[in-house]
Amino acid sequence: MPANTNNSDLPNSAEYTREISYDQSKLLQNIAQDEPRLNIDQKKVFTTLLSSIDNNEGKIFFLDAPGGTGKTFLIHLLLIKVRSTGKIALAVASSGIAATLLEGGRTAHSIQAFKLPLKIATDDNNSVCSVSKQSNTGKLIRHCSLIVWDEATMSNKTSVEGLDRTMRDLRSKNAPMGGCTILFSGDFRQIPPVVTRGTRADDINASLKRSNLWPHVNKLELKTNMRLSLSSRENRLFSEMLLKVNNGKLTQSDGRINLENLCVLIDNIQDLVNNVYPDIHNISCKTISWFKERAILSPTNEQVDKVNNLILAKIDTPTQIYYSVDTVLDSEEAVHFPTEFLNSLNPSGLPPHKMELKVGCPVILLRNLNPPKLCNGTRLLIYRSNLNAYNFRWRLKTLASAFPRFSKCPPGVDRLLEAEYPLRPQVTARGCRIFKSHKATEEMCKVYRMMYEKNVRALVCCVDDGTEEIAGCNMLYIDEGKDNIAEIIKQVETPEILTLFRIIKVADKYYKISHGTDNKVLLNGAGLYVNPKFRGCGIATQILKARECLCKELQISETGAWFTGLGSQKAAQKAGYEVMSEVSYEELGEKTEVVFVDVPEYCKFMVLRVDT
Ligand SMILES: Nc1ncnc2c1ncn2[C@@H]1O[C@H](COP(=O)(O)OP(=O)(O)OP(=O)(O)O)[C@@H](O)[C@H]1O
Repeated sequence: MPANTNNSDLPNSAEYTREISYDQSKLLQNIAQDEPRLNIDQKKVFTTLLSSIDNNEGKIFFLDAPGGTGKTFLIHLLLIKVRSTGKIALAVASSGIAATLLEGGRTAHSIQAFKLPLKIATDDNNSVCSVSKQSNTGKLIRHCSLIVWDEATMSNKTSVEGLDRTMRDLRSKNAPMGGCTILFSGDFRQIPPVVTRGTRADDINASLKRSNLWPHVNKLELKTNMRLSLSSRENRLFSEMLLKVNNGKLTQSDGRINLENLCVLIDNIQDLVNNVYPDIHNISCKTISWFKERAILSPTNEQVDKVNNLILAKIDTPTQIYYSVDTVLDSEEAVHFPTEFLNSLNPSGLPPHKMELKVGCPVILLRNLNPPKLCNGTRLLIYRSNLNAYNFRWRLKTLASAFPRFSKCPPGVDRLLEAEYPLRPQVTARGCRIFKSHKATEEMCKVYRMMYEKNVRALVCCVDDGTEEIAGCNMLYIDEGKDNIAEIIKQVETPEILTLFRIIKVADKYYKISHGTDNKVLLNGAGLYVNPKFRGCGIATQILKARECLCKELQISETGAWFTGLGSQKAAQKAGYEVMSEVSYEELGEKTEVVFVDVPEYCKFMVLRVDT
């Protein structure tokens, strides 16, 4: 039967709304900016794919792109180009980390995407996605014009074949992938699909290249390394050498290659640790970027444990030990599997039975049981091993005319305000997708810097133990009802930041309706930040309460702000703030064309009245 295309066939879901709600003017702006920048290879891939979509050719492509050749850049442009024409382009990836790099990306097996079975055998010829024809996801897939699957080379071929069977069924068309244009991308030189307890031959057999779909795949490639084209000669040589290793083109003797020209060779693990993590015992002085720049990789869990124990022993902070609680689900089997035996097992994908952690050490999130907030594989830092055990004293400081002229400011305030504070993931910034764009992220910092140069004050909460570590900070300005942002908006270039100002303007109207336009002076908030290390300790509430003292000092009878997140709204309520006006995110989203996700029902302007 032909695919049904009447209106009742359109999905009625948040996913569909998300896919058709991209800001068209923003998309067109990005296309105008990035399309002329495509290099020759990228341009060829771009036009080939668009031609398949426009002419309904339903071809399947594989993009062979070694790291740095601009694959993400190209896919991003392709997705927005298709979306700018009102068509649906779905983006999925085999791993969560890769999915976060794609605009609107999901993991292929997630419930918001194809619901592919997680456990799938290589010889399974019947697996399909758990998506029915009448479901919203089914309708969404039926209506999409392009599917991009990044890191497909890491997925078992049966997942791809399962999607093929599902697509043929959903689109009622017996053609590869139901006649939809698909772009697989990845790098066969990198990790192949992992077959549990499989041999090398099993891994190869699970590869996309061994799929019955592979003969239908059109191969495209990118060759120029864009990341290194402007880099130093040394980096370029290193990258070329790596590619030779990947392609098996480095001279071998007895199946071995000489690594001397490729890296620094070290005799023992101790030296390796000292080279990669020098001065690790001073862990409290290390920044997140220091940790981001280094990692020790190892092929087996056993070696990982050895290296971890060695590094942990070097860190001075106290060890916190966590034990697993292992039980057999079937109580009748309990006698065969004593707890001691279960504790001795070390299955991959699960932490060890005895897990030792120290404050400051980096960890990897193996599996998030509460997605989608953090994806599996995210690297994290342990800030606090036990909330109740972590005692600290703190005090509040107010800083007038905050940035960049701090005189006696606690150490780190300038860095916090310049680098971290503007980039905290607030609801509105997330809605505008600011952190998805490098240019917008940079501009966000620039905008904050311009704001700080005005009459802005910071209320900073510092730990009172001699370290002066910042536990929280609230930026404030004296609002006399004037248009404080008009000058800044004129200089804004990125569509994301313009969207942010659009939200501010719309919200401002709601505020004026309830507050009047009589230019009443208000100590207004421009953002509240609590150091992740001290979250859950009531710092936000204390800072908000302390605004009363600042108001008295400045002879201002009201202080308030838009509280966008549920946490800050609760903190404000605890600090005695009352809701003065509110707007639902649904309404705000409609008026600003922004899709807010993970938000409370209302964005609230809350006020504390002060007896001056
Ligand atoms: N045509 C282009 N013009 C300017 N810059 C580009 C172009 N293509 C890619 N770049 C830049 O080159 C860098 C690498 O590109 P990108 O991240 O897309 O590569 P990649 O193939 O996805 O790499 P990896 O696989 O390592 O993630 C990025 O900073 C990107 O902005």
